[in-house]
Amino acid sequence: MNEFAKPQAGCHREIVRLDGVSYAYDSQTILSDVSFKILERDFVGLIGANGAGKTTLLRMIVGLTRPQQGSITLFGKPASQFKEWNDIGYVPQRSHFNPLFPATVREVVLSGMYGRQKLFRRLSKTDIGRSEDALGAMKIGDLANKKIGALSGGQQQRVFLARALINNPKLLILDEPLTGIDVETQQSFFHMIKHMHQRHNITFLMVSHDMEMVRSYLGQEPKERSGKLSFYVRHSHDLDDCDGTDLLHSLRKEG
Ligand SMILES: Nc1ncnc2c1ncn2[C@@H]1O[C@H](COP(=O)(O)OP(=O)(O)OP(=O)(O)O)[C@@H](O)[C@H]1O
Repeated sequence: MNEFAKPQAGCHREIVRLDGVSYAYDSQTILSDVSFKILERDFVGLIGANGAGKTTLLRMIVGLTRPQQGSITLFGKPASQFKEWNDIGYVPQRSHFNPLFPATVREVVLSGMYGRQKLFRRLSKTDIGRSEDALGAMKIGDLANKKIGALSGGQQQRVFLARALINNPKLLILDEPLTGIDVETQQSFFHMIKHMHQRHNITFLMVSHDMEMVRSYLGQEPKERSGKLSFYVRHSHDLDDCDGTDLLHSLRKEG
């Protein structure tokens, strides 16, 4: 049994481990020998200049790109053997989304469930119930039948977060979630994810350009630097109980 799978191993188990990860596009080296650990309940802010390789690093952690050198371990397993992808929620940069995509909010949220095994399955009542919970938790139930492209940036961001939350992930990865939305919406969004970090057993990895918000929560100095990347970290000790909660149900209950 690996360390992560041991019961009662505490709340500080390694969720992600990067060992000497390198990546180049053609001959341009983007990431060179990056090593870093994310522990359960950490909130990691990943900061770096444009083109520093932040998105490439996130894509490697969610299994969309393979490191050319080095290794990635997820929940104690080599990434190549890792299968529990529903434990990782990923919200890519919104700028990569085509606003003409012809789907409703509910359809976008439900598509978070079409993991590899569910792609061709009919949706069960439970699936529909979970999508309603995700919509309710993000307070976008009233937008369920609207076309995603018709929403504001902040509303779209809530839809993508609901999509990522539908499987009750243990790790949430957000790529610049605050970009392109107005300051007030940014603050309420950041408040919401801080709440999820402090009150629920959920671990975050977030790329952000907003240093003020990152520093206000994660401290003035990065825990580690690697090349052009800086990793700011805050660990949550707020919960005594190590067990995860069903995030959607509890968020909804809290209103
Ligand atoms: N598929 C690709 N083919 C070639 N070069 C790429 C590809 N994807 C990214 N790059 C280049 O690699 C570099 C790192 O890209 P990446 O998107 O990982 O950086 P980033 O830190 O997320 O940047 P940004 O803050 O601009 O989003 C950039 O110079 C980018 O142009």
